[in-house]
Amino acid sequence: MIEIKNLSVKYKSNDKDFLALDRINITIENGDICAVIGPSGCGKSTLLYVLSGVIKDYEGSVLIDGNPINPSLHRIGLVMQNYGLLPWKSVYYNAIAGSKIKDGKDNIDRMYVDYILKKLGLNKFAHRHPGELSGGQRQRIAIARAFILKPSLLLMDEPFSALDEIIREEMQDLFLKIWFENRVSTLFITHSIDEALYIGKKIAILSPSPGRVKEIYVNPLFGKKDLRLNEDYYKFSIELRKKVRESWLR
Ligand SMILES: Nc1ncnc2c1ncn2[C@@H]1O[C@H](COP(=O)(O)OP(=O)(O)OP(=O)(O)O)[C@@H](O)[C@H]1O
Repeated sequence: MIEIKNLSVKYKSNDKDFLALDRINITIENGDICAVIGPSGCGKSTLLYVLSGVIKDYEGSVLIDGNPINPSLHRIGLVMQNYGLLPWKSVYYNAIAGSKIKDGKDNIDRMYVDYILKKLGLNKFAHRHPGELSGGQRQRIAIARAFILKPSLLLMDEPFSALDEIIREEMQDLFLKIWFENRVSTLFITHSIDEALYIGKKIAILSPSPGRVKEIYVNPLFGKKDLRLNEDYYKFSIELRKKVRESWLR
C-alpha cells in the first residue's frame, strides 16, 4: 500500500517559502491505480518528484507498505512525458535499463522481457534505436521498461499527452491490458478528465496552488470493458467535469 500522509512541500524563492503542496493525503491500495488531476502549477510534478525521490525535503510522510519511500531500496518505475530514453542505445537495451541497474545484468528475467516486448509489439524493433521509431512506439519502450522493472510503484507523468488521439487511445488500451496482468500500484498525472476516467480507479482532484486534495473520486466505471462504447462513460465524464470545475474555481 502507498500512503501519502499530510504531505506538504515548500520551495524557497527569493528567500521566501513558497508552499507548493499543502497537506496531501492519498492512499493507493496494492494493485490500485490513481489518477491525479489538477490545474497548471498546482504541484502535480512536485508530488511526482517526492514520490520518485528527487525532492527529499518535505513535511509529512510517504510510505510503501509501511516503510518510508526510498528509491534506492524500493522499485519505482517511471514513465515520463518525454519517455526518458537513451537515444544511442537499442530498444532492447532501453527496455531492460531499469532492471539492469537494479538487479545487475545477469539477473534480468529475459523471458519476461521477451514477453513484455512482444505484448507491446516491440519485439520486431528490438535492435533499432529509439530515433528510428514513431512517438507511439517510443512511448511503448518507456512502458516496457517500467513493467520490466517489476516495480512496487509505477509513476507516470502525462504518459500519453504527446500522442495524437487515435494512437493515444490505442496506447491507453494497451497500457491497461498489461496493467491488468500485473496490477502494479500506480499513480499517474494527467490533464485529461477523460483519461483519468478511462484509466484511474481513484481520481484525486487537486485545487489550484497550493495543491490540496479537493476530492478523491472513486471511479464506478473502472475495469469495465469497451468503455468508450459505453454511454455511462459520457455520463460520468460530465459528472467528473463538473466536480473538477468546482474544485478548480473555488
Ligand atoms: N524550484 C522551484 N522553486 C520555486 N518554485 C517552484 C519550483 N518548482 C516549481 N515551483 C512552483 O511550484 C508550483 C508547483 O509546480 P509544479 O511544477 O509541481 O506544478 P504542476 O501542477 O506540475 O504544473 P503543470 O501542470 O503546469 O506542469 C508552481 O507554482 C511552480 O511555479
